[in-house]
Amino acid sequence: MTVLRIVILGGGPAGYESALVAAQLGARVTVVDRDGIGGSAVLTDCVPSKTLISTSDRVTAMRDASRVGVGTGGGEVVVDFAAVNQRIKELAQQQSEDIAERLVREGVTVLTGSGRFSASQPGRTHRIEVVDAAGGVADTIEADVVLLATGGTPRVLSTAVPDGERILSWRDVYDLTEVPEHLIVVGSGVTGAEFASGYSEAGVPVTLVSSRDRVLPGEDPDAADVIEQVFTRRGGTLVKQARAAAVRRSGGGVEVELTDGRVVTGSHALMCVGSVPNVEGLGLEHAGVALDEHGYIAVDRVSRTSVPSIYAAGDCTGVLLLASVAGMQGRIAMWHALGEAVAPLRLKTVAANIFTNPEIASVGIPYSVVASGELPARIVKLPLATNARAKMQGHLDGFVKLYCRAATGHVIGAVIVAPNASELIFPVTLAVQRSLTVNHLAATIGVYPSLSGSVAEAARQLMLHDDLD
Ligand SMILES: Cc1cc2nc3c(=O)[nH]c(=O)nc-3n(C[C@H](O)[C@H](O)[C@H](O)COP(=O)(O)OP(=O)(O)OC[C@H]3O[C@@H](n4cnc5c(N)ncnc54)[C@H](O)[C@@H]3O)c2cc1C
Ligand SMILES: NC(=O)c1ccc[n+]([C@@H]2O[C@H](COP(=O)([O-])OP(=O)(O)OC[C@H]3O[C@@H](n4cnc5c(N)ncnc54)[C@H](O)[C@@H]3O)[C@@H](O)[C@H]2O)c1
Repeated sequence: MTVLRIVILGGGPAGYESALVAAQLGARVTVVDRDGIGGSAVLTDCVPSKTLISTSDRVTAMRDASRVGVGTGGGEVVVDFAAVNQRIKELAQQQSEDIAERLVREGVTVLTGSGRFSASQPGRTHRIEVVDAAGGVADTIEADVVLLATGGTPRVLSTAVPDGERILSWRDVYDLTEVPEHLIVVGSGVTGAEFASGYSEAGVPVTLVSSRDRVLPGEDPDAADVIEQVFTRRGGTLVKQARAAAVRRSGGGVEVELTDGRVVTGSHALMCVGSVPNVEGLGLEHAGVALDEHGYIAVDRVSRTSVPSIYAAGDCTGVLLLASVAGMQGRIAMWHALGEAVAPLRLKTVAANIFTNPEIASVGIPYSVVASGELPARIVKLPLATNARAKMQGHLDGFVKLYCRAATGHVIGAVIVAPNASELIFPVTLAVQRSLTVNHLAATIGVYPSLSGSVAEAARQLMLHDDLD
């Protein structure tokens, strides 16, 4: 059989995960990447922000140590942001290099440059041009299969253009040489909430500008309430029903003008108002690849675009902007292209976590659907403060909310708000993915005392005699 030639544009989680699968299955794989293997996930977005938050978690632990009888002897907790930023950048770069080395070890060819479809397409195959930093075509490659995995870029409001000094995108913050005296975070989606929480926990005065009446508008309202309480208790300021009309430099700082005329002043503004897909300049028109109504590359559940043998995965598809989903979309694309058995992506089985203090993890059917009665369900919510281990650790903010199908007891979702919710959600994710019931969870003998004990306890409370019959 002939060896399939696969070209992947973009070396983020969608691109590198699919390259590894395709190489393992014997394809001849080339990855073309513009900004560094690992993509924005590793170099500028996910990995750096989670590393920053690991630092702020340490600060939180030191500050809250008095809850368990430990003090700092009156000394302040000091954060050396220059050292923190240096560590973040080195860690991200190292992670990028580790992934690039792995690709090369697996026989993948890695080319640096911007990939695009050539204006002259051969017909049965695809012709890709690799454009170098000077704008010249450095390489031309023929491919039997193309995977588009070009990710996204921070959305820029024309009235609030980042300057990298005072008006920042989330990609600029690691270059700051001074600690913001007063950081204004504009946008209270997942990105805004994480940065507001992270910087606030690290001791920076933060004002969070939220366009709605609560932070994290897409998330569980009970979870958002906890985040607001902890943020304000730490000294953060929330400005609600506040849409930024413009952000400009003023004196030594910035001012954020809201659409209702209010003005919020601070030293720096961090814009977290969403992102846009990287589809410009890809020459999609030459290949006939269609976009959806929001400007993302349209794909089905096995990552096929409108053109046979051209696939797309990750943030450029807008399916669910998570590194985990990007990687799985990419693997599914390669399995499909290379004739392996493949199950379409099931979005409701995806676990997601918001790395605020405390973290919010969720999986399954959204809580709003069961709370409204749209889907009959049994629901239980256990405050973290009822868990013995949480009491010992002094972690009292949060809860475990678990729900199952009313008739059968099948676990259909959970929202967990806890310091390590990202870890606690895993058993529930497995239950949702494998169609387990609350009986299965309740009958599992876990560790005592443990936070995961609340997951088993919630399952026990959801059991009915019928489930045992
Ligand atoms: C602040 C922040 C924190 C996040 N934290 C998390 C988290 O904790 N967990 C999580 O699951 N997700 C997180 N995400 C989301 C996650 O980062 C994205 O879902 C993920 O990066 C998507 O991966 P990707 O491969 O589609 O794209 P990317 O990671 O964006 O990679 C795309 C790559 O393609 C390159 N490229 C673009 N155009 C071309 C071209 N024409 N030719 C060649 N290369 C090109 C880019 O330079 C880039 O290297 C976070 C996002 C943000 C903004
Ligand atoms: N931990 C994680 O896994 C993680 C972290 C960050 C991002 N992400 C992914 O990225 C996705 C996008 O998140 P995001 O927060 O970057 O974007 P988003 O689009 O979800 O949120 C942007 C927010 O900014 C607000 N906004 C827009 N214009 C505004 C203005 N002028 N003034 C004030 N507010 C304004 C919007 O109302 C919205 O609430 C998430 O859904 C998630 O999939 C994941």
